[in-house]
Amino acid sequence: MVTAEPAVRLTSLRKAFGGADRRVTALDGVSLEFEAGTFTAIMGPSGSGKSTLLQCAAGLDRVDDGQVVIGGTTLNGMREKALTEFRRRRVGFVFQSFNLMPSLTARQNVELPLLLGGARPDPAGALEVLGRVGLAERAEHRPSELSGGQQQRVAIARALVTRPDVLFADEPTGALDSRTSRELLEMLAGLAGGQGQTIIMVTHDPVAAAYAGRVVFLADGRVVDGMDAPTSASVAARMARLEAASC
Ligand SMILES: Nc1ncnc2c1ncn2[C@@H]1O[C@H](COP(=O)(O)OP(=O)(O)OP(=O)(O)O)[C@@H](O)[C@H]1O
Repeated sequence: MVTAEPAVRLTSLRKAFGGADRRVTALDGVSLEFEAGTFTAIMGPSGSGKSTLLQCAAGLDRVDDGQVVIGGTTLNGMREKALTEFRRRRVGFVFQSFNLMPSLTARQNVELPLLLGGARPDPAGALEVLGRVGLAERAEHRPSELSGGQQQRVAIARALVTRPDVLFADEPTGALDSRTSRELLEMLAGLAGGQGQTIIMVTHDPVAAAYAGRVVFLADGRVVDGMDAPTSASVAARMARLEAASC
């Protein structure tokens, strides 16, 4: 039987910070696979390694040991220039802060990764992606003319415009109110379920995690549990046990 290559495969990732006297192990042998078109939340107590995992999986930081494979390409050993190019074309990233260029319109912000990649953007392409995040009508507005939720949608459209293998999101709803967060998370779930976009999201919020199809729990740099079809109550209960254990 031929099994499809997962969108992202992480094998035995290890990462430590600091010198010998102040060594902190952030990732202690993390192995995970993310199938194409799935939406996964990464949770765990503060300091459990969530952000480090996301940074290493996205090729923004290098692991000390282990292997990161995205869409069949192994990131380990890639030279800096090739890695930067790979990230630009194959990986999308959204953060809690939207990081939009204030002087550019929504459409121009979305076109930016294409321009940086040396392509001449097709305006219809940026409009199509803005349509996918429900913002086609606001294409010519500047960030200051958009709500926080709309700005984050522009940031997501910008991350998707290169049609990346995977979208990484670090607390994407952290700066939004609860109603706007729900709308954004529904949209992310739709991008995965309806449009086949692979999404990996770090969050502290059990309500946010419940929009994902799977939750992976980290503690002390290790994968300690996984949960399919999560609910906010089941995630909150698991987190409470992990947090009690880490005190
Ligand atoms: N640049 C760094 N230098 C030294 N230690 C670091 C660095 N980045 C992370 N760490 C340490 O690595 C461990 C994992 O950190 P990480 O930020 O990945 O955790 P996290 O689960 O994302 O935490 P939080 O939920 O608080 O954001 C922590 O002990 C942290 O202090």
